[in-house]
Amino acid sequence: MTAAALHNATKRFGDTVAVADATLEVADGEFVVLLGPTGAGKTTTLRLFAGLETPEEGRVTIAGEDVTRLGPAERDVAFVFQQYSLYPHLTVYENLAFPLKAPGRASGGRRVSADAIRRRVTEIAELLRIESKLGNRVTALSGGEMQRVSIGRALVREPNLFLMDEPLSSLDAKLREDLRVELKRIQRDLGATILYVTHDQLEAMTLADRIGVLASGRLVQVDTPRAVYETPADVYAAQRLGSPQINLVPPGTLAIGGTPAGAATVGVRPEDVVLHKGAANGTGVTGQILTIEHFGVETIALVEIAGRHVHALVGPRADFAHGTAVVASVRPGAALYFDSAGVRLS
Ligand SMILES: Nc1ncnc2c1ncn2[C@@H]1O[C@H](COP(=O)(O)OP(=O)(O)OP(=O)(O)O)[C@@H](O)[C@H]1O
Repeated sequence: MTAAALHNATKRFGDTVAVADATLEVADGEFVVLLGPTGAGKTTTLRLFAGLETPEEGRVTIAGEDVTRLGPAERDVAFVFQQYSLYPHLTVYENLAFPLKAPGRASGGRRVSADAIRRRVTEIAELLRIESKLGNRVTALSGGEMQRVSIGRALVREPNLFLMDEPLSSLDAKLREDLRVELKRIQRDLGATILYVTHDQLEAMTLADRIGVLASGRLVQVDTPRAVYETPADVYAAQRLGSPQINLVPPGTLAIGGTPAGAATVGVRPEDVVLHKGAANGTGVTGQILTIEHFGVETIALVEIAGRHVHALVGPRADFAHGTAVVASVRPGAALYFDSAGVRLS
């Protein structure tokens, strides 16, 4: 069932179209990630679901009900933002219990019993591994712990939809990774429905059931991470996932047969570029290694081919160095073709 949806929603700020004719359905229990660079319209899309913005055109539905004109408090949603929005004078326990004590729409306006509150807060604190901190003032916590409490404050309720705006971006790399893994586990355990905003492709790829790729207010593709990676709708979507980025070269550069009519750009992922030492053997093109970067699990070569730079994933024991002459070829069937407008042809 659809938990929440935008139907042809448009939101403008003066001349800026922040969200353009967006249609997006989030299914019950689904984790949908909105991915795009700064200014793409991610936060505005989230705020349309939250009721913090109202679309000029189109509708917003939650659990099948039209909520377009309802304010945030009248929608059954919970938010987590990048900045910790905690009550500094309260303990971790009190911060977590707070949403349950405020009789809002999520509790059906009913009061939750003290026993039920205690059970729920303890359960969520255990999920987030902060049960030993329940008695602490939130000001006595580390940044990572504070962000866990912020997430916990949303999770104690059981709304139709959780909205999360870059909740991990203020944390350092290690904590960010730990919390990312935990958030996915918790979402699975609770069967929660989450719409999550990030500009971090790693978060999008690891957390999302589906990714919505946003470009200048337009949703250019909504699909599984794998589908966006393997069959991107256009050049823009192709560039959002993958590190190093997909190689984009004019037809002919990598000498691939069977280029379809109308192809203006050929896209090849670094892992689909195969390098061999030595002279051309008929199927490949010659190039020269510019740099080799060893990242432990993988090694990336930057190759110059016909005056262009191409990234290739090479085996950890590949015997390449700056200046090595190589022959580059593309794995059969791996090339993606785009027309002059950047739209994928096949
Ligand atoms: N309150 C506002 N008033 C005017 N313009 C706004 C307002 N909010 C957003 N915008 C504009 O709408 C566009 C989309 O902004 P939005 O914040 O949704 O992008 P974003 O993808 O979330 O970016 P970021 O990653 O930087 O948060 C931008 O051009 C932004 O400047």
